[in-house]
Amino acid sequence: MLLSVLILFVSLCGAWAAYSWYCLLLNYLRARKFGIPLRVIPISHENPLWMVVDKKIFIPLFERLPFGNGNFTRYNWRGWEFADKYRSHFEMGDLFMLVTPGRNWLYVCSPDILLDVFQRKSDFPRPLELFEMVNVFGPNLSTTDGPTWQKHRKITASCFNEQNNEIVWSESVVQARDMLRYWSTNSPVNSTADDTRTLSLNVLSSAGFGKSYKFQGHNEESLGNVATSYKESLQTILDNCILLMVLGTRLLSFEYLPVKLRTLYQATVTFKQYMTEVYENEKRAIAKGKPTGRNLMTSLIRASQENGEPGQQDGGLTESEIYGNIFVFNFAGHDTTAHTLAFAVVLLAFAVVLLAASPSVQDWISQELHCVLGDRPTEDWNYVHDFPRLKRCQAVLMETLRLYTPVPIAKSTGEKHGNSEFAIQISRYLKIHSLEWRPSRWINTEDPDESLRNETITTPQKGSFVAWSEGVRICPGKKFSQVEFVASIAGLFRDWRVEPVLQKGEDLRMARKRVMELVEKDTGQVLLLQMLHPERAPLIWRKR
Ligand code: HEM
Repeated sequence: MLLSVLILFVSLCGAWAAYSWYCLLLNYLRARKFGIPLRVIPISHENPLWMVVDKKIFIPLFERLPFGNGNFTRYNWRGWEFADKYRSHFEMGDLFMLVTPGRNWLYVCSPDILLDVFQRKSDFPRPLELFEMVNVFGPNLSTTDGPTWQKHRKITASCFNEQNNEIVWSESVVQARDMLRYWSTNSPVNSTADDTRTLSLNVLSSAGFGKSYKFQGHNEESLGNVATSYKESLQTILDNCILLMVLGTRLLSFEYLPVKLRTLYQATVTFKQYMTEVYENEKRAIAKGKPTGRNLMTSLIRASQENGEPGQQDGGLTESEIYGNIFVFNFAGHDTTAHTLAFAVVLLAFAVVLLAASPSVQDWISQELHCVLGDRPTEDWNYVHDFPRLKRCQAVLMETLRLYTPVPIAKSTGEKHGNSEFAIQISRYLKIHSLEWRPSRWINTEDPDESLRNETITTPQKGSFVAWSEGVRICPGKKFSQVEFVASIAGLFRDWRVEPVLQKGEDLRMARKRVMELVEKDTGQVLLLQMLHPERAPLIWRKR
């Protein structure tokens, strides 16, 4: 019996391998027609099963073998682009193709070609199958295309308005102030990434649902992993996105699964219940002519009702479409947001650690913060007045995004191209000039000695900086993330500075160098690009 099962298993694996390599051969023959440099990999780097074991088991194993430094170990894992930087384009030019058994990937790093791709939206649609997992709660902005996407975009656009940005600003300032209080009394801090995730989740919960949570540092948080509330359930969902993608909610609802999977399922149920509650309350409030606050959820319900009959092509969004979009805002605006979307939180963690290693940049932004905010208490900071003037803080965001772009952008040639279908990967390192993290490169100033007021932010050449994407599918949360990031950086760095903790035998200069190296070597693609072990860079906060 056991032998038969084994034979069956080996035969299935053999059949799968034979089929994959047949597909690889076909894809290779198609790719050759383009006449551009090719790199061939035997397993699709977007295969979910392979993604679970690629960098964890097989790639390091092969790297140790004497012949193990070829295309397989260089390209056959998700997130290879960050380690490779601009090297492949340097060797092969603006265009090259990665041939896989799944599909061919065209890597593009020319701003002109990219602009063309972004502008010709119907020729290069979004490869929707890559975003299937974001459909958990209903169709949304991220998982639709064509006229349905246009309807979603029109209705959701009205939610990302200045009133919402004001909420983002004030909540971020409060959260950053409390996070700083926690960090400064709990030094050394090795929970930077966890705490910035909490900050981001709390900002989203306030701007998304009108629900404010007090910041709780890593060690202050309640123990236990049962998804009992909206916040915990969302965190559980975001932490387990890949599992959710592989298994789907239907399979997860099966009773006899391990506790971890049942907790995940319970989290999806709790999150949905929470959304239903807010939805029903807001509908009742609108019917009474007394709509509640201006958060993303209530704005979405209102905008949807104003747009006419739900479900029609030119009407409002259905209940499940509203849930789908709210989830995608959380997903995109927090940290997993997968391949698709992004979160300021990862960047905040990067920036905080990078700033710890760069004292001159801290002084540079603190100078601006004192000039713009003076000694005013945080309650008096004002979005309309202060945010646009904090250009150096915005430059920190731009520079962090330039080197650590969290969201990969992919386009497809769509089915209409039949046999020649391929996907386009927007390369992260577009003609990169320097790998040095230097935010001041984003600031124009005629006279450096003159007042900071004359400084402006550099506008990059169109198509050469696409961290939030470009064209019609540009990230709708761009301003949201800028406001959150700048408010948080302001809250942290006006009166405080941060340093890496010294290890035995180190001086501060050596410690800063070590932290920089850690950021560089220990960064990888989980769902987004993120630091893999930020706890290895403990930090100390000191009052200026
Ligand atoms: C620094 C932070 C952020 C970055 C770098 C970023 C980047 C991006 C990128 C590159 C895309 C396009 C993805 C693609 O075409 O595959 C995107 C889409 C999107 N982002 Fe963001 N994002 C950020 C923050 C946010 C926030 C805070 C929200 C919401 C609260 C958000 C909501 C969305 C949504 C809904 C989409 C899908 C738009 C569509 O397809 O029409 N993002 N984002």
